[in-house]
Amino acid sequence: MESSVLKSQAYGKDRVRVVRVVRRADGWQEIADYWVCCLLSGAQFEASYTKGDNRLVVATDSQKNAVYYLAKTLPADKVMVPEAFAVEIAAFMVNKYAHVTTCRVKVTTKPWARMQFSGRSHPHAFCREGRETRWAEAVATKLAVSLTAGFCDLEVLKTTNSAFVDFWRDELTTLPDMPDRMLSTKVLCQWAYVAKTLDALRGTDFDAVYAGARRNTLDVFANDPRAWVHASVQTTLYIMADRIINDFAAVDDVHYALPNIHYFPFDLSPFGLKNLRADAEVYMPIADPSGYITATVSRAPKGKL
Ligand SMILES: O=c1[nH]c(=O)c2[nH]c(=O)[nH]c2[nH]1
Repeated sequence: MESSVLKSQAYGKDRVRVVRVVRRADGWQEIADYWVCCLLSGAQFEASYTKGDNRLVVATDSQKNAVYYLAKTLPADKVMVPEAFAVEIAAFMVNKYAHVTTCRVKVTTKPWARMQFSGRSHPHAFCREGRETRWAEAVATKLAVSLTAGFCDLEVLKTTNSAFVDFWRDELTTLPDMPDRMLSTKVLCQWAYVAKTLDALRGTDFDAVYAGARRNTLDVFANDPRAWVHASVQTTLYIMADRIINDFAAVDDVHYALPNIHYFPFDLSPFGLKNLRADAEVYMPIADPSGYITATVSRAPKGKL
């Protein structure tokens, strides 16, 4: 104990499951379904780690209760959007407890899609469509609130219009040029908001940014010719991020992690069948390993454009 120092600390409740329903007078109902992680830190918590002194410890059980309390008492629009709920919980904690200097709140959701029948939306029945996971993470201090949001596990695949050619070649190279290949990835996309105060963040349309980031990701993947004329996953990633930064002034930077999940044409030449290159029809998906392409793209500082 004597030779050690506490370098950092944060404690709280993870995976708080909370569902909030909004019931409109006309029978239309909405649902938000969250996993919340709430973590507190501050210099005055050090004694709880190093001296067994719990006097200032806000029990993780109380933190969990605060999440349910806020889910009930906040206006609906501050609960039904994960970014808004994360920001409100984090700000509430640093305001309520003088000795809490930082509160980090992550709200994760797997959205419920409203059921459709004959083109009409059902007022209160939903279906989990196996879509991507969405999250928002707010970090509040006494002076500022920073916010990042994102989604992961968005699985996409296209059967043509991807290439990877003219790469570095040496004695370790066995991969041939691939002028036309199958491309599949499981997208993780995360963006940081410019605004750093509660009031400025409160004016942001978080759902529009999320929908736009998702739409841009799919559109570039499927349709942007630059993503296959000068292709690589790296190029595709940069174009996706650039589109989000251009479309949304509220966003400061965008991070992507794109595994390149390989689907290789199966060599059927031993059976006298052509199935490689232009003849490829039968593929073997490769579970592991995958490529893994990551980058963070920032808005260029003003004056550098
Ligand atoms: O788009 C790609 N980028 C790479 O860096 C790479 N490396 C590789 O083997 N295949 C690919 N594909």
